[in-house]
Amino acid sequence: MSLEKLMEKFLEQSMEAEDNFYRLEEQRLQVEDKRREEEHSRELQMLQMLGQIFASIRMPSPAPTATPQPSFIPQTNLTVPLARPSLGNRNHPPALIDFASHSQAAGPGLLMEEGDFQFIERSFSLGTSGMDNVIPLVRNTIPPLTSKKHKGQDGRIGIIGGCQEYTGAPFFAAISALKVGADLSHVFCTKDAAPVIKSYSPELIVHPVLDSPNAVEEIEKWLPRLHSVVVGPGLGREDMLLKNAKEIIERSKLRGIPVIIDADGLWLVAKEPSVIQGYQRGILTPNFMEFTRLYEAMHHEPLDSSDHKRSAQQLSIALGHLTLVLKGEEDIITDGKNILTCSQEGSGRRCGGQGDLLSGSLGAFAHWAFSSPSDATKGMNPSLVAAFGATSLTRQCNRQAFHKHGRSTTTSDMIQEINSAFKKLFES
Ligand SMILES: NC(=O)C1=CN([C@@H]2O[C@H](COP(=O)(O)OP(=O)(O)OC[C@H]3O[C@@H](n4cnc5c(N)ncnc54)[C@H](O)[C@@H]3O)[C@@H](O)[C@H]2O)[C@@H](O)CC1
Ligand SMILES: Nc1ncnc2c1ncn2[C@@H]1O[C@H](COP(=O)(O)OP(=O)(O)OP(=O)(O)O)[C@@H](O)[C@H]1O
Repeated sequence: MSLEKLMEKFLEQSMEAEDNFYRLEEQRLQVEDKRREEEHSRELQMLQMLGQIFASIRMPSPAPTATPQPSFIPQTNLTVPLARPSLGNRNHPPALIDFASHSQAAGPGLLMEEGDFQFIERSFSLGTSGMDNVIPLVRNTIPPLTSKKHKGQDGRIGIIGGCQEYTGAPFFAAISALKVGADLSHVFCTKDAAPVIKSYSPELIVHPVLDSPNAVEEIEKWLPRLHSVVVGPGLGREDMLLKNAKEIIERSKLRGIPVIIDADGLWLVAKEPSVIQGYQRGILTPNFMEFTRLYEAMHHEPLDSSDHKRSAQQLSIALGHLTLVLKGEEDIITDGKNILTCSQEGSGRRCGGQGDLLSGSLGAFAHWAFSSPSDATKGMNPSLVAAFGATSLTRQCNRQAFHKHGRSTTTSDMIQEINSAFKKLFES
């Protein structure tokens, strides 16, 4: 046998061995994830029992009418703060409002029909009892840091973006996912963007494949190992890159992977809404400009900007009850049925890249929310809970960074604040 043939055979065998390794690894991870889910569910049940005992000690004779119920509001212009007081301990689910009967939990890859137009609006800002009632739902989904886990279990996040012009955006998104607590961040970018992104951080895994002729196949190999994908930061608008991004979204949907779409990914959605329409694990994070583009593409009429909540709800419904995060002075989060508003205090500083911190961290929050048992989110759509976690965190980072750096605040300063903002919101 010639040396060439020998080499070919050797390469084939090593590729086969590698594939086998990853197949086995994937099976092992699935078993591990299942075990973790069961453990989480058992813990929750125990806590629930404890909570009931605790509640019965605190409220010995509750009259049926004394239990505050979440209210349905068939209009957009009312704000109902959640009324039930928190017990002040994140591990007491009974202190949370029961959303189960009012919201639709998203299942893996399910398409949702347009529902009725009734929805609940819940408005939250730090310091009010309302925020106290959603933050615990976010907390319930955050995996505890224990020595029992192996690398990768708390999240392997993929970022699809990064091209010649934009290398900062995918870096901000990927590093934010890591800093929030994901174990691995992969960036799939163009060949010329890769060395630049790698040079920013040795912590990121960077694949220079997005503009290669077999980009989709190259990236698809990694999909079984990813828990969520964030499509768009620094993607650019070149047709070939948008086409590859579209195909990656389609293949992620087939696997039920949560897909967060931001920045230039939203340009793609405005051109071809069907790419994500109705996918219940899809979350869009438009700024006002991107929102206007999407709205006008879907409704074929100019946006009436007098009522952002109503417009956001209409757009979500038109997109098949997809979760939308309309960023702005207050962040509006809706799946067309429920509206959450996050007005956590930020600052007046609007430096480029803040949205990337939001979408990257949302990659991790979305994985956690979708892999939590439904009682962790009290039946609330996991996308809403994840989005609330990411928006409150981004705004808190902005606030803390501004406190230190004032008008010189940049996204890198905000990323430095992730740990302490996270602690303050979710671990105190
Ligand atoms: N350091 C980097 O590499 C960064 C790259 N970025 C990337 O840059 C690309 C283009 O993003 P753009 O946001 O510029 O593109 P857009 O086309 O969405 O925005 C166009 C213009 O709209 C303006 N705009 C944004 N919000 C507005 C609002 N609320 N009201 C009125 N005008 C508003 C912006 O200033 C911008 O000039 C994306 O790929 C994005 O990810 C950004 O993420 C910023 C940081
Ligand atoms: N007027 C505002 N007041 C307070 N916070 C805001 C305001 N506008 C946006 N934010 C916050 O800043 C974050 C990023 O929103 P922004 O509108 O800057 O996104 P973006 O334009 O997509 O960002 P990027 O520069 O990364 O593309 C959001 O979490 C949002 O809560």
